[in-house]
Amino acid sequence: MKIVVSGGGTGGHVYPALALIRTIKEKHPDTQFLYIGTEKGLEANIVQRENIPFKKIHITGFKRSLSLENIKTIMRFFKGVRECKKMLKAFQPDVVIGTGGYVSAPVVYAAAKLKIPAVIHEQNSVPGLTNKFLSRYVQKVAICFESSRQFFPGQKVVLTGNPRASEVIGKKGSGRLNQFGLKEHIPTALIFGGSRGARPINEAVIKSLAQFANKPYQVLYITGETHYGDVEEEVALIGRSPNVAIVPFIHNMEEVLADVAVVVGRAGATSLAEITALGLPAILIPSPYVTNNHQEKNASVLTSAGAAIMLPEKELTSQRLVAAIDEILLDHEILDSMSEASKNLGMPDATKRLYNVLLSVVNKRR
Ligand SMILES: CC(=O)N[C@H]1[C@@H](OP(=O)(O)OP(=O)(O)OC[C@H]2O[C@@H](n3ccc(=O)[nH]c3=O)[C@H](O)[C@@H]2O)O[C@H](CO)[C@@H](O)[C@@H]1O
Repeated sequence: MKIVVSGGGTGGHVYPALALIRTIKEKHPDTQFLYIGTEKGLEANIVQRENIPFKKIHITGFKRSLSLENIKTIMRFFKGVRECKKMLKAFQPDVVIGTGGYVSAPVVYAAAKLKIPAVIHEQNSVPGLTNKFLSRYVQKVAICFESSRQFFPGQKVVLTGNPRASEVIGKKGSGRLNQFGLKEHIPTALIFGGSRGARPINEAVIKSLAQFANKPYQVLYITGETHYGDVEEEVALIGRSPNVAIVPFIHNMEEVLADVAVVVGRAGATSLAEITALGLPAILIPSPYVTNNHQEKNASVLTSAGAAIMLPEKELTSQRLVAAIDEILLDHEILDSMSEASKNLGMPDATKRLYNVLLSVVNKRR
């Protein structure tokens, strides 16, 4: 099979695509892939590290307010469609899959115009603009939350879950905490603000450092690549805690996650798929800056099942943050019940389900 994959901007759209590619490559090594992304999105770095053929297009996203920039965006979209048509004609894929982010729009749209079967994967409980638009043109829409079914043409929707769920399981005890100078046998709280980091979370964590120093747990804190320099400057002034490791980004998250006890972070859908696949309890601080407040809706699926505690950003203080971690890590009953609730939401067979969707649209065409 030849598969074109496109998804980008943030890790939440790139990692599911990558997980799908890695698994298919492992099971069917003769499958050929082409990844289409942008130069500015996280995909350019992440995908090219994996030696997956990568082609760039130049496209920007819509501004939600009235803006002249949107006219340029529409022009770039049609230019992008023309570029994608050329790439697709040259590569001759059997199927195209878009995992969201605006870059996938011209790719999937071009596939539809060339009558190449196409599938989109929606990670969130409420879909973004790109996938809503593309759902008209594709054969199947793969979703991760039942609640997003209502936004798409019913007969096209298949509940698959997120391929990252399949990728993170089975790696327990991989000993990856040593790489950060942390100990393997001490419970670890992993704190991060999504794939790009989040300033309000960073501010609260920096103020919590002294409080963490006396805890019977340790902290692995990811600042986000672009925030790392600022955080390090502040930490240099206030002093470090020996049980807190601070890093800009982690490239082997699928291994690291298996060894942590609780996750604190935003409520990006791909992170939630990983957390629930592993049955981890979580403290979620949904980003209030995303379309339709979709992270809060993602988070509420976990909180209403008893798998997570929600900490709204406007209530976030270092005291609340530390108290929430204490509540989970210092009480075994709470830890166990949240872990079980989390595990019940996990969909570890997601990759298999999504691959079957791809096969079904390819076979239908043949
Ligand atoms: C601001 C924004 O638009 N956020 C969206 C974006 O979030 P974002 O890109 O933050 O996505 P998620 O939190 O869902 O996923 C982050 C991914 O990056 C990985 N990771 C993170 C940090 C790190 O150091 N290393 C690493 O590998 C995580 O393990 C995960 O696989 O996509 C999500 C999925 O569509 C959406 O739900 C979010 O609302």
